[in-house]
Amino acid sequence: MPEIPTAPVLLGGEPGSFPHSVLAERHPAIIRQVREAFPYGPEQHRALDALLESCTEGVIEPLPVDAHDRDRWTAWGLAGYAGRCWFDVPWLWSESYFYRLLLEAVGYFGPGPWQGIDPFRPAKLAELDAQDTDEELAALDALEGVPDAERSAALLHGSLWGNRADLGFRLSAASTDARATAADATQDTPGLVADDSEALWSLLPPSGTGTLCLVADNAGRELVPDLLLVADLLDHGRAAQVVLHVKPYPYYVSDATTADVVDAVRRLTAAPGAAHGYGRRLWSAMADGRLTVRAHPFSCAPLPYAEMPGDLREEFATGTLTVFKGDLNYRRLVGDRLWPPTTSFADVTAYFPGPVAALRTLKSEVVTGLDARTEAALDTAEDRRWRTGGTHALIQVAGA
Ligand SMILES: O=P(O)(O)OC[C@@]1(O)O[C@H](CO)[C@@H](O)[C@@H]1O
Repeated sequence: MPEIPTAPVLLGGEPGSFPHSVLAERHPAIIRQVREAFPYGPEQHRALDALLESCTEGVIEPLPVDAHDRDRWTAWGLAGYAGRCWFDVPWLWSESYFYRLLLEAVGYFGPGPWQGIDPFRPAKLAELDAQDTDEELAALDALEGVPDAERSAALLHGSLWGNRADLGFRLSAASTDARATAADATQDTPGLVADDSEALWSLLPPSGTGTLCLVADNAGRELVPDLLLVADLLDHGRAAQVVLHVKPYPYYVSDATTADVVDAVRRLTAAPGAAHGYGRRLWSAMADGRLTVRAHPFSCAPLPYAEMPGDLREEFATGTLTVFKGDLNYRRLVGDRLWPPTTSFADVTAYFPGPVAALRTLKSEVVTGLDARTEAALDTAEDRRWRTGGTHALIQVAGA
């Protein structure tokens, strides 16, 4: 029997560590940002005050008795973690539960007038409306008439590097340099620390029969290039069907929900030039069922994908390829563990029921599948910053 590799699960308790800074600094900053974004009433302000106190100095509180998803969270571990310090439980779990309680505090789950109001929407919309987005869309005109393989590769890279458009990440990165570019990778270290793009293309041949499951990450300037890639794959027969997995409710600040998909497609259809055509084709693909949106509850679970429920496993099993976008999805795909970076990506994703790929910029310490030379070069040039700075990316494939 093959040996199943393992490594320590990331916790948030070590002062000075990246997970600790997310819990101790990023979460309070997110509460501040949300509070300033809406004219909330006194009840919501009180609930936000209580969450701030709990998540910095207190313990994990249970959900209200009438919460619609109390049983689900109990099954996801709440019974064992309630009453414990936020910093002492798995980092993935405490982060995820923080977002659940933040939505509770602002009345997102209702009942009441604030039900369904996404506390992160102003930030998401600002990004979608930004001039940078206009410029990115205008650049599509230059791809018209370019050979298929070249255009598809450009769109794949657009989707990959679009993963830096993460509004939660930028709250932390603001004091350093949130606008770092791929060129920041030093001459000795590659921007792409692993590149299995050939294997990825081999799983999506232009035969027109495959189903691609794309597990989306951020809305706005990540989702737009994801959708452009989807349109390209459908247009050129590399996928006959695409299932876009989004979050059932707002999460990790900018994670995409169905409402964000609608905003992104409308943004494209309203744009001039080639972007407009991509938007129209996506619209048609949604209308005729070639592109569907899925919002499975497990997409917001505080657990690794190895623990996914049977219905989701069956869905992924029918896909020709499942692509996981982004850092958090990567953490959940490989398990949120401090793997030695040379751990095999194929081994840690062996549980997955079909071919699987990760497209991700590196924004946490979780990484697998590097060769020893690349790891050594990165450590020498950047110490540990390459793991969390968002300036490096990877394309990894298993099960090809
Ligand atoms: O999934 P994404 O949007 O690429 O990144 C999410 C992220 O910003 O959030 C986590 C910390 O909160 C980190 O793992 C990661 O940097």
